[in-house]
Amino acid sequence: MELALNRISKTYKKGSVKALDNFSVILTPGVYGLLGPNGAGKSTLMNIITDNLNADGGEVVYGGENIKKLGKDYRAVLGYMPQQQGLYDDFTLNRFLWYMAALKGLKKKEAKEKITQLLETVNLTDAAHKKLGSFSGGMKQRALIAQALLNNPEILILDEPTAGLDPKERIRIRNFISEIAEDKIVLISTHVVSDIEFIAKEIILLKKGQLISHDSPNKLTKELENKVFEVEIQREDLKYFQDNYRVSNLCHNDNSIIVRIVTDNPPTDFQYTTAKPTLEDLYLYIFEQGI
Ligand SMILES: Nc1ncnc2c1ncn2[C@@H]1O[C@H](COP(=O)(O)OP(=O)(O)OP(=O)(O)O)[C@@H](O)[C@H]1O
Repeated sequence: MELALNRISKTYKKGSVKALDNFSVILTPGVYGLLGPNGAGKSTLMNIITDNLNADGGEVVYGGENIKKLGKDYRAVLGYMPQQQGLYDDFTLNRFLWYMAALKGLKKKEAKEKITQLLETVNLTDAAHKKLGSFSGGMKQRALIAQALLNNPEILILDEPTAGLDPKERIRIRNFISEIAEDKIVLISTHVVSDIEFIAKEIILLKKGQLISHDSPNKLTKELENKVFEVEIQREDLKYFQDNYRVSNLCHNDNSIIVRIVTDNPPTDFQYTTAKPTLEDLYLYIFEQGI
C-alpha cells in the first residue's frame, strides 16, 4: 500500500507565507519521522493527510485513488492522534474509548474486543475506570494512541506523540510505537530528534513548508561526514565559537572546553578532530539560521 502526497501546497491567508510549498513524498508501510522546527508545516501536512484541512494545490492519493474520492473508505483505514489534550477530561478512559469506537462505527462486539485488547496493549487496563483528567501526560498520550488504533488502521498519523513527556515516558511511547508499527504506514511529527532516530525507516525534513530531504537516518547523517568537529578551547574563546559556528554540544573540563561544531569550514586557528555525525548535528546544520 502506498500513500502519495503529490505537490501539496497550502497558504492560510492570501499573501501570507506558504505553510506548505509543493510538498511531495511517497509513504509505504513503516515508521516515518516528520522533523522540523515550530511553524515548519508539520501540523498542516498532517491535517491535510487526515482530510481535516483542504490543500490549495496538489493531491493525497492512497492505493492509487484520490482520498477525496475514497471519502469514508479512506477514513476507515486512518488512525489519527491529534496534538491537543484535555477535551474529554470528565470521561473515564473506558467511556472515552467506547465513545470513539461509536464515532468510528465499530459494532458493539467488535468494540468490546478491541477496547479490551488495546487497554492491554497500551498498559492501561487498571486505569480504564479512571477519569482522563486524572491521568499523567504519558497516560493521556497512550489513551490517545489507543483511540487512534480502534479501527486497526493501515495509516497511523501521530502529531507529536511525546510532547510534554519525561524521558522515561518518551522511551516507553517510542518503543510502543515501534511495536505497533508493523504493516502500517506510521507518520510521526516531532521536533525532538531522539523520538524517531532509532525507530524511523525514513526521516522527512521539513523547513518553511518545503521538503529539504528524506532518507534513512544513516544516509542522512552520512551527508554530514567531514562537517562535524570537536575543538578543545579555552573559556575565553567560547563566545567566538558561539557567535560563528553551530555549536551542537559543549563539554566543560577542568581547564578547557570541548566544543562540538557543525560547519562546512572548520576553524583555521584551532586544532580540531573530526567527529561522527549524528541526526542532532544534522538538525542543527539544516535548521540553525544565520551561521
Ligand atoms: N489556522 C492558521 N491560520 C493562519 N496561519 C496558520 C494557521 N495554522 C498554521 N499557520 C501557519 O502556517 C505555518 C505552518 O504551521 P504549522 O502549525 O503547520 O507548523 P508546525 O510545524 O506544525 O509547527 P508546531 O511544531 O509549532 O506545531 C506557520 O507559519 C503558521 O503560523
